[in-house]
Amino acid sequence: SNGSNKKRPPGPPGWPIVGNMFDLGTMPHQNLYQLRTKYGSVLWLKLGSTNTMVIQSAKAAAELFKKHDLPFADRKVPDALTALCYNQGSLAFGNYGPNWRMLRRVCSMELQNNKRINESASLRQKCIDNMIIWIEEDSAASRAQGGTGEVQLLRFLFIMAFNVVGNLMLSRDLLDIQSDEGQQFFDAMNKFMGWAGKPNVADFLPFLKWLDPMGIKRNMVRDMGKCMKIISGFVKERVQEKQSGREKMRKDFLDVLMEYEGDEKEGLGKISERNVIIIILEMFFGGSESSSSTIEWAMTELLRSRDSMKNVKEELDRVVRPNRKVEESDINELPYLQAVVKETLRLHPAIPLLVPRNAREDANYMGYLIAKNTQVIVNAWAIGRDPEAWDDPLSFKPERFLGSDIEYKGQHFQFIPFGSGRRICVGYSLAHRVVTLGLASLLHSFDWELDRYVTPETIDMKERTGLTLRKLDPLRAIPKRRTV
Ligand code: HEM
Repeated sequence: SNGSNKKRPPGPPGWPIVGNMFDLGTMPHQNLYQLRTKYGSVLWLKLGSTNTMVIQSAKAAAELFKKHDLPFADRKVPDALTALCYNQGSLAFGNYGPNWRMLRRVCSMELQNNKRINESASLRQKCIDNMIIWIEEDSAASRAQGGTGEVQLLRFLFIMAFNVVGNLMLSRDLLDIQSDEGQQFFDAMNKFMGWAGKPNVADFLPFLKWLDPMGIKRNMVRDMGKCMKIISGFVKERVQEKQSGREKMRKDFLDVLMEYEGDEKEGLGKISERNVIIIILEMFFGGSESSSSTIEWAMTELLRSRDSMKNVKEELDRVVRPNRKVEESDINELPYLQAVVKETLRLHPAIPLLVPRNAREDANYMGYLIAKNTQVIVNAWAIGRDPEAWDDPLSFKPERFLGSDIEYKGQHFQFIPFGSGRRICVGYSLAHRVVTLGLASLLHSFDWELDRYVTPETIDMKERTGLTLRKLDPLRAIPKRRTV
């Protein structure tokens, strides 16, 4: 209908009405990767009535992020996230414009400024120390009941990552205090994330939106509403604290958002209370599952690869020594550990298709005419396995990053687990610290063994999609204390 049919990228033929929806299947990143062989690295799909371009090579990604970042800087918003007008206050799902730029600047100051992040190092350390204690207690409880001492790691990783965000945003350990409120928030957040990650027919066939055929938006309204109500309670408490003149030692993210005075140049005033709540909610949403599932994949890969496990532990023993805990200031001295994290993110990017973008205007991309309102998906999972960019791409080999300058800061297009360009993950510096220190602490505190029925060769590696790409079968392993 927009007259650009002749110059579209190639793609498989679609069915009437549903188009190529079934080509995505249950593992869209994998199925799209398969289509690369036949159609090349820039693919055209019609998902229901949504025109979609899929980018699947480092070269095509470089072209997108270097030359066309701005025309593709809007987001395609899933119907579930229009509940309670969430997208209008959101950084991740807001369209490019003055409000997004303002939010991005405020969030970057908090999450990407080294000095500001360094100030909160002790909070992260506390959350990680607690995680180590809980793992030890859980394992001891299992042994006391005649079990092997095996623990399900993801549970502890998720609570740790959730508490890191809670401390940075609100100066609270939401899940340590015996508070009912903390548990309620955690439960509602989990449901919120579940709805956000569920494929929704209404996103492909917008004429069905009013019907909400899968009930996702209705459920989202309920669970997002609960989360917002609880955060609103925290905001009201903070207003009272400020009125009573009780000043805290360290200003947290909530203080920064509430005290923001506006931006005259952009014609923007203070951030409304509602939008403060949305941003806080978004940080839990963006920061918890992504970081925890990355550590779970890293542990899984290390348990499969005896050599990598040996190398990473030797490095920790040499640099940190067994008589003290790993600290954030050690990270720069641990190149092998950092290479393990990179190799994990190459093979298991937590958000494999990034967050879909939307064309703000017609664009000429690599000779194709891409019309305004086309959805743009970047398959970071496929790019991490691009045989033109990586030797032996399917093998876990942290060594490939030693002595290489490849980083995940959006400049090396063969490796973009955090995306690239204007919309690159605003939390990547924080994630780098949480994932690296979290993993280092697990490895330095314990030797990890598999249950006797599982061997490194038989660990299940199947994936599960949702908000993030997780292990289908959560990793279970037995921790044996090795250092303080
Ligand atoms: C291993 C951990 C993480 C991974 C793999 C990850 C990945 C991503 C990816 C792929 C995007 C989309 C980038 C794009 O569209 O080009 C993104 C966006 C975002 N992430 Fe992360 N992320 C992680 C941790 C975090 C943390 C810790 C936070 C905050 C506490 C966070 C907050 C956000 C936000 C707010 C956005 C939206 C940015 C925007 O649209 O301007 N993420 N992340």
